[in-house]
Amino acid sequence: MSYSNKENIDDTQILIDQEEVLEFVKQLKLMNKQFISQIKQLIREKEEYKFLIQELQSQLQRKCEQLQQQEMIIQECELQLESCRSNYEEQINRLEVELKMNQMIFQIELSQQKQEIVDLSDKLKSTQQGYSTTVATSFLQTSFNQKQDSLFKDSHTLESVGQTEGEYSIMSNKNKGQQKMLKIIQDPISNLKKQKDLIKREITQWQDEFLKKEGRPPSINDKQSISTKFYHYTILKKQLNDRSTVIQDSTDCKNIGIQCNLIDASQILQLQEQIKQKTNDLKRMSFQLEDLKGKVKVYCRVRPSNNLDKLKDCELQFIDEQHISLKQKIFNFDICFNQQSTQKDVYEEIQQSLQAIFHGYNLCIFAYGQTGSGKTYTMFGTQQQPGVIPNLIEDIYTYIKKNNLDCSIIVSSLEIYKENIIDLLNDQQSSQTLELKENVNGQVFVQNLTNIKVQSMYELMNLIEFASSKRRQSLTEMNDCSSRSHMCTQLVIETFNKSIQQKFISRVNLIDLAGSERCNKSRLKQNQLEEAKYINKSLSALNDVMIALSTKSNFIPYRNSKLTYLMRDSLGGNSKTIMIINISPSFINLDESMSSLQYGQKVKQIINQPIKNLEPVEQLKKIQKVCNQHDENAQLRQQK
Ligand SMILES: Nc1ncnc2c1ncn2[C@@H]1O[C@H](COP(=O)(O)OP(=O)(O)OP(=O)(O)O)[C@@H](O)[C@H]1O
Repeated sequence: MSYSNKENIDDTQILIDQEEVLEFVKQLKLMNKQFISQIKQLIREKEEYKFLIQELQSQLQRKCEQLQQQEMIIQECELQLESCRSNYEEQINRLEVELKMNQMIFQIELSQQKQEIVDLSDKLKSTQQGYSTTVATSFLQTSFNQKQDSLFKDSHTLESVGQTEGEYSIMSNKNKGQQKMLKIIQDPISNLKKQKDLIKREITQWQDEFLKKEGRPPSINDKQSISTKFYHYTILKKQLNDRSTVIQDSTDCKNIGIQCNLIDASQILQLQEQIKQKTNDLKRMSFQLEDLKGKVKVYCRVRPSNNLDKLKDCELQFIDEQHISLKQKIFNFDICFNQQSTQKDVYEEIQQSLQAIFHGYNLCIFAYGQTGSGKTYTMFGTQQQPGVIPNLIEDIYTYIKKNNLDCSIIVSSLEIYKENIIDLLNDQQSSQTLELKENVNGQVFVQNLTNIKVQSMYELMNLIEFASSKRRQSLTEMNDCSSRSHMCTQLVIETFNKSIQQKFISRVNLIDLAGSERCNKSRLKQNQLEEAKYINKSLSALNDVMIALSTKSNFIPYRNSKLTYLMRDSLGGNSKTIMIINISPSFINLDESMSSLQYGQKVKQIINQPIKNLEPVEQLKKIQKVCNQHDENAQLRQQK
């Protein structure tokens, strides 16, 4: 009984085993099928990527060609400008030389003539009155004689007219006419007589004076010499007039030259305007090119001085938009913002990356700099002067509305405080530390981090405000409100493009790093000292990663700190990355400013490989799951 029983049991066991084996084989087949379909999917993706890479390469090629063309145009413009400039200078030089020559000749002649005139006028002075009297007398005499002659002629004509008429009436007419004529003539004659008498008196007076002075009456020679001198004087006066005509001519010439130069100058201005425009085009294109190449963009911002700076400013000099110098060392960045630059100026340079977010590219913006250099101000700003984050959020929503996009946004926020990751959106477990993990796609994520799907811009802004209010901040010697942790806010934006039936997913990381600080300078308290130790350690790990990336080392020490591990995708990874180096202008911070600038220079050499995230990755599915859970929890809490 027991034996048969045993047999039955064994049979049953065998049957169960067979079933299990069959089930197992079935599962294996299923897995195999799944595996094959996954491989097919991967092959398809690979093809798509190949196509994308080709497209990007051809875009790059086109951009390079455009760039070359622009460069050629600029060179041409510069050549034209140069030739215009040299023409203009030549003309100016020639005109100046001519003018100088004319002026010199005129000066010499003028001084000679002046001397002669002085000599003459000396001599003239004594005899001028007598001479003018003589001349006037002879003139009056001549005109008197002329008038008399014409009187006789007229009366003769009248007489002859009377004779040809032969009648009394005509005679009376003749008499009347004669009388009238006589009246007309007699008036000026009497005037002339009066003048002649006056002149005669003057001549007598002059002769008396001459007699008194010279002791003899004036001879004919004296009169002649005066008239010769007067003649010379008239010639000199004429020459003087001629000279002023020459001067007038050369002034006209100069004016014409100046007009020509003005035309040239306007041409130069036009060309300069063109060059400016072309340079801007070139700048924009090189930006796009750098973007395509995946270069990390590095902006440098110097904050204005404040009363904590104590000492005078260090000698930071803005050479141009892209170059800044300190202690005679020149640093090159994508853009340099000076003390007068506004939040808007900074954001305008970041706005260019907005579109990429909706095409599946990851974006990382992070602020770096010593304590009190303006990182938090740049990233968050104030109510009146909003920084990068609020501006970007506003723009994201405007873009969605304008383009009528189907988007969903999920937000999470954390701080790394003393090498612990703390969820800033979970008020219940604020002190619980979280772990970093890698998903199947090799992406780093924070396990159990609160992810909230937001419904509006205001909700998102409020959540970020809430998160930053939870971040650890305290008063130090260097900053009234110093951040004691690194804060990372992540937006996962899922965009569904209806026209091409394609889904894009982007992760936007907005990081405000804690500032490096010298413990003795900041006069830190015990706890702050410990905080500073952790901050400096993680920043030094970040520095090591930068060095390894910029020297293209085979090993990049991402895992040396939580910060570098979290930022792995943004540094040398598949993200578009913008780094803002914040600098304090104070002389007291000169060494830190120098090391920040050197740091930024290293980051500028890093090249990422930004790629489009086309399909929802596993991480997103997980995030969505957690989101749903969060929503359910929230609903439950509300119901309670
Ligand atoms: N561009 C700017 N214009 C006006 N004020 C600024 C600017 N940058 C910074 N400030 C001011 O300087 C002070 C320090 O700035 P902030 O707190 O942003 O520095 P931080 O680099 O974040 O410092 P920490 O690393 O200690 O947190 C603040 O009072 C801030 O308002």
